[in-house]
Amino acid sequence: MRVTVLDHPLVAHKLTVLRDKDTTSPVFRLLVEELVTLLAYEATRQVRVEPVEIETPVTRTTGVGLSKPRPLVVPILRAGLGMLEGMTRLVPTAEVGFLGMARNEDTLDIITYAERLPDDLTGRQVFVLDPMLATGGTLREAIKFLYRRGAEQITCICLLAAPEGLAALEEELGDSEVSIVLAARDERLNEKSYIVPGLGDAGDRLYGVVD
Ligand SMILES: O=P(O)(O)OC[C@H]1O[C@H](OP(=O)(O)OP(=O)(O)O)[C@H](O)[C@@H]1O
Ligand SMILES: O=c1cc[nH]c(=O)[nH]1
Ligand SMILES: [Mg+2]
Repeated sequence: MRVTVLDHPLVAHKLTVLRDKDTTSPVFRLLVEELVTLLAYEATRQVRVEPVEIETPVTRTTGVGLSKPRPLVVPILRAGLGMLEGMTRLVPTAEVGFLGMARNEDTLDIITYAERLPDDLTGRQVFVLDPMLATGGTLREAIKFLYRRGAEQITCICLLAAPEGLAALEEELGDSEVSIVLAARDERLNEKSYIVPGLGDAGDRLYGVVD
């Protein structure tokens, strides 16, 4: 498992505004999109391309195009949905599949309540979007699910991760092909398994509180 934390002043600045409890939902949504576009630039470094012959106004030359099958982007509902626009802005021809998962806030068990993905992901490059990697339970379930379908290379784009969640994933997926790209590695989890300093409940800040 490879973890990359994007070290860039613009990322740090946007993240600071995102963390602020007084930042409103519309601004929060905009900042998430902008941050994801910056993270996606790093996360797609290994995206598969193939040679393409083109003619410029001056001469013939060989460039590159995205290989087929196209990369598959999988936002984890709800909060990951707020990252989709920022990702597809950078990779507009990517396919998109959906996983709906929620963490039971008392037991921390993960339930998968929705799934809309190709049955066969053999050989596919998959980009998973979820802003928060707390205990790591949600990403662990998502990654196992995608591997069972045949995914070959999985890259997770998250805004924040707790060291505890990264360690748990490392223990379970250590020698796999999974990459994780982050805007920040935070300090710790609190007694409710929220990330500290964090930004609160990402889904609620994007879309409002649900019971
Ligand atoms: O690493 P974990 O301990 O599993 O926690 C992280 C998960 O918690 C949040 O989702 P949540 O369950 O709140 O669902 P939501 O997006 O619908 O708010 C977040 O978006 C992650 O999916
Ligand atoms: O800090 C956290 C932990 C889990 N889910 C969130 O949205 N935020
Ligand atoms: Mg939530």
